[in-house]
Amino acid sequence: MIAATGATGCRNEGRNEGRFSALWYRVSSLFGRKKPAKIGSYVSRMDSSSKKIVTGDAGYVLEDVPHFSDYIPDLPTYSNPLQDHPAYSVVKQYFVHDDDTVTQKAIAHKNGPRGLHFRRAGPRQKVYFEPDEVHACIVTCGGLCPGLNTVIREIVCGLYHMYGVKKVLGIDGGYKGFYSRNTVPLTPKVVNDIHKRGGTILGTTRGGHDTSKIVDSIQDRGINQVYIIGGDGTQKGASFIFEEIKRRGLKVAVAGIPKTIDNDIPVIDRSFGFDTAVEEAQRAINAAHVEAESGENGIGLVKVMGRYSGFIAMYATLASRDVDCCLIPESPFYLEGPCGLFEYIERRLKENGHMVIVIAEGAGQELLSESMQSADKKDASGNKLLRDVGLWLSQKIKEHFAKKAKMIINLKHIDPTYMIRAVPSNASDNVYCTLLAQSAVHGAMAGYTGFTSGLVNGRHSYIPFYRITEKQNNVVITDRMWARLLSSTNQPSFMSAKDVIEDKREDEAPTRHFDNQCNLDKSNLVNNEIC
Ligand SMILES: Nc1ncnc2c1ncn2[C@@H]1O[C@H](COP(=O)(O)OP(=O)(O)OP(=O)(O)O)[C@@H](O)[C@H]1O
Ligand SMILES: O=P(O)(O)OC[C@H]1O[C@](O)(CO)[C@@H](O)[C@@H]1O
Ligand SMILES: [Mg+2]
Repeated sequence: MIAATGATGCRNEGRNEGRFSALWYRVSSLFGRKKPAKIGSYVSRMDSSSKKIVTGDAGYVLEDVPHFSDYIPDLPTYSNPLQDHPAYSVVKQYFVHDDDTVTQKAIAHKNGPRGLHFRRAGPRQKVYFEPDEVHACIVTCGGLCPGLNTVIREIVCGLYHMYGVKKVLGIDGGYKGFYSRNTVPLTPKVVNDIHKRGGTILGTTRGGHDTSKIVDSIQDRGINQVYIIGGDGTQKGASFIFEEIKRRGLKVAVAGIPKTIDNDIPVIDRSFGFDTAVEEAQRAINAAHVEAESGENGIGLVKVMGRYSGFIAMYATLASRDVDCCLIPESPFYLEGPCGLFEYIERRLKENGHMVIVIAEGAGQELLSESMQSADKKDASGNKLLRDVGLWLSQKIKEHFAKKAKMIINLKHIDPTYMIRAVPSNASDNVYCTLLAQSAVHGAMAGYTGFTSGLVNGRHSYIPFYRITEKQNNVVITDRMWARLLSSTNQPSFMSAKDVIEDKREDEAPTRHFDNQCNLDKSNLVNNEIC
């Protein structure tokens, strides 16, 4: 038998409500039992990779998240203290029903399968922790993003005010802080004003993920709830931490909150801070437009973040209306020749006297590789370091107009990259961060673990780590949103008919594959799906 071990132990003094025992196949791969259980019209199974898949009628699939009861038997449960909370006691149906799930695909066909679902986030009637038993910690990893401090604040305040939890630690400086730095006690008083500041009060680092050292530290400190805020890399790291915790049989909840300014995390509608980033990018675009309009053949060139995904560039362009050309990593472009960028710039300057170009930092990297000899450098987390496309493109445009086109131009290059992510979150992101943090707290208190809290079709959900980490969210250039952008800027698509067909084929392949499992792929691209 597997017993909960380590500092948190497995306490048995409360009532065991036998929660979910009827519904869930509560066996982890540790027990080695994989027999599907038929429950009403649902069939629940855990496959070889410990995925919890529940199937139902008419092509219904639930990709569930792990729960303590999967690997620790007979844990006691307790009434949710929110039941007696003055703010919530009057709210009808405040608790989330066990059967509530959120559909991943908002668009349905009459005879199509019901498709993939995730567990709905929110408070449960029963919790798996008593308030004074909880010892939570929060860590932030990866690059900065507006809203990090709001998420930290709301985890602390949510634990304190909703669940009466008093012990919350901040881990200093990302994953490596678990084993090489000090911790910071966090109380509502300490975090009271932090949402008004950019950055993260906990500090953040790249690299340094050492699963066993991190889990040792969690165990040694007696931590039993771990809140991990970070991007795709961080969520991969979180999933290793969860697996190790499960392997050791610890009653420690691991909850991820997805953070990425690039909006490159799949499944979720958008990442927090993205709205703020787009808003902030507008300020740079406005400045570029003012400069361009005022000079002779003025060109404003703005470089924004977006390593592999051009969402900030695309949305900032669509929002601004002043942009004549948007270049993103997903859409290769070329400079010379018919329908190339130089030809378009010349035409636009002749027509309009000025133009604005927005470029995502990851765009055109293959062109830079051709013209610059440089070793492939990586950051501490293993992410490829990009060459400065803004600077490179500025030089190329200047050279072209001086030597070949023989036109006077006035190019102003604005690089607001770090300004965009260092600001505090705007009002809409602040609300979003609050709900993400509260969802994570409710999930951990209810005994869920190994999940990321995220917005799916406007509903807060618990998503298994593997779904978040298996691929990246990218702009699909054969989808409607990019077509809208092209029609608003009138820029060349830089694609031949052949490219479009090939791109569509590539795009369709994974969709066909996933179709059997409920059309997962395209519906990930919520940002491209708005009709
Ligand atoms: N494959 C992985 N396995 C384990 N840990 C990882 C992995 N990839 C990244 N990490 C760890 O996650 C942390 C953050 O990763 P990274 O620097 O890639 O940022 P991120 O979370 O992707 O955020 P962003 O890209 O938005 O800045 C680092 O400490 C890194 O060591
Ligand atoms: O310079 P840093 O801190 O490594 O961060 C840069 C990267 O972080 C991101 O903001 C998020 O991954 C990318 O857009 C960017 O390339
Ligand atoms: Mg990343």
